[in-house]
Amino acid sequence: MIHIRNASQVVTVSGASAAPKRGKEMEQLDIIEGGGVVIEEGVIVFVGEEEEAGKYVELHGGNGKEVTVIPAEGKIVTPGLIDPHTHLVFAGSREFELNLRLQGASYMDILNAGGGILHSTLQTREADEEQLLMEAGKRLDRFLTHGVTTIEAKSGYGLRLEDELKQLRVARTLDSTHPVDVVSTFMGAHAVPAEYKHDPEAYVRSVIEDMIPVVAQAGLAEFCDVFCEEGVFTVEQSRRILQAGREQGLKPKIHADEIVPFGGAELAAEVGAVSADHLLHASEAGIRAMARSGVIAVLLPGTAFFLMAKPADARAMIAAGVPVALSTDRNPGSSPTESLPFMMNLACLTMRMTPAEVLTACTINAAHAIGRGDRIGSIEVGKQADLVLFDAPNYMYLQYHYAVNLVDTVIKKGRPVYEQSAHQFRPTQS
Ligand SMILES: N=CN[C@@H](CCC(=O)O)C(=O)O
Ligand SMILES: [Zn+2]
Repeated sequence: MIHIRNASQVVTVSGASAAPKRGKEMEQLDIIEGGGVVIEEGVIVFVGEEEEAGKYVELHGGNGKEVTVIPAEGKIVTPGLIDPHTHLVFAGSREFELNLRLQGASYMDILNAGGGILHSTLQTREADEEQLLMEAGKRLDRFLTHGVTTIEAKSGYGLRLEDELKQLRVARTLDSTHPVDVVSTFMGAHAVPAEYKHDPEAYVRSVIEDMIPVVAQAGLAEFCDVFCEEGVFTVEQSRRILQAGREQGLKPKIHADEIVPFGGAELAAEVGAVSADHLLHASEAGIRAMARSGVIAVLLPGTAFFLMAKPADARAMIAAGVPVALSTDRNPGSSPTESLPFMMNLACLTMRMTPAEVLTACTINAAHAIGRGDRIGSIEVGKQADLVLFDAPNYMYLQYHYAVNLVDTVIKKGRPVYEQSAHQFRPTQS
């Protein structure tokens, strides 16, 4: 039994396990001041005021049960953060592109010249599983130290069956060996590989006929994603790919309206996507359609920041009743960071989301964006005990003391898996 004792705030984000929070609901965090949480066998068994938590432990902690106390005075406890959109598994990095962009090249100029995603594809094809495991494992460690306990991870740097499968196997291995849970998405439609440059339609057929059935039958992915964008995959091609995925049991997600307005939000609503992601250029009609169909907007303020673009209109989406989630979009080109807390700062300061909306977006709404709202994303009895203690007196402080790591302790399935104090500098011995 673990007793997290006397936190200045337990931010439960409760009451939305069946459906994501929208509109004003996103402001409701259901905070317990001076709260305690009790965990048994990886599951939350009590959450409430500290006095009651103490009584619970006294009553149920007997019979030789060991009780580990985690003092949380002066700290807040939140649900483990969830990142619902990453490109975790790839080889190498693309820091040289930053100079090209500073000289005026756009993200799409670089991709059209055979760089960008295509560069990472060459590096990923050359890497074996061991190298990918090592590189992605390091990224996952960093996510964990930033309070992230579950992520989604997309393939999409193989762009041919054997290498897409290789990426997905690496994600599966990490899921079973690393404390952070990894939920997989097949994204063979991330770019048209160089060998299909003159016949993109043939590549779309290959994704639909050669890749999706194999990935689905191997049980290597839960979702299917597509980069629906001018110069990448058309709305019509994206629709066919997502429908083929759905027929094989892969739930649709879309990279939508990132670079130009392209009808991605509308397509997300039409196909009943679980989420539409990016949405920097989503139309008003597209936003309304997403609200009607219950599509979650996964917003990526770090990508806008790193590409020096205007971020998505989060306020319009929240006002329209679209449930909003947030993510790092961790990838080698447009968002090379594992700091979800910094994305939270950016969401607040560049998209004017309130600190409460931001926490909802990174917990329960992010859980729904990967089909896990019933198990994680809030601190409620019966839910998996994925929790973070932050060195902060209240939840608003997370958006105030910005761009530093305030994570104190991360608990995954009831087990402390990261403690900041273990990594503190010691005074030099004389
Ligand atoms: N825009 C498409 N895909 C990724 C970027 C991938 C890359 O540049 O390697 C994204 O979501 O931002
Ligand atoms: Zn992405």
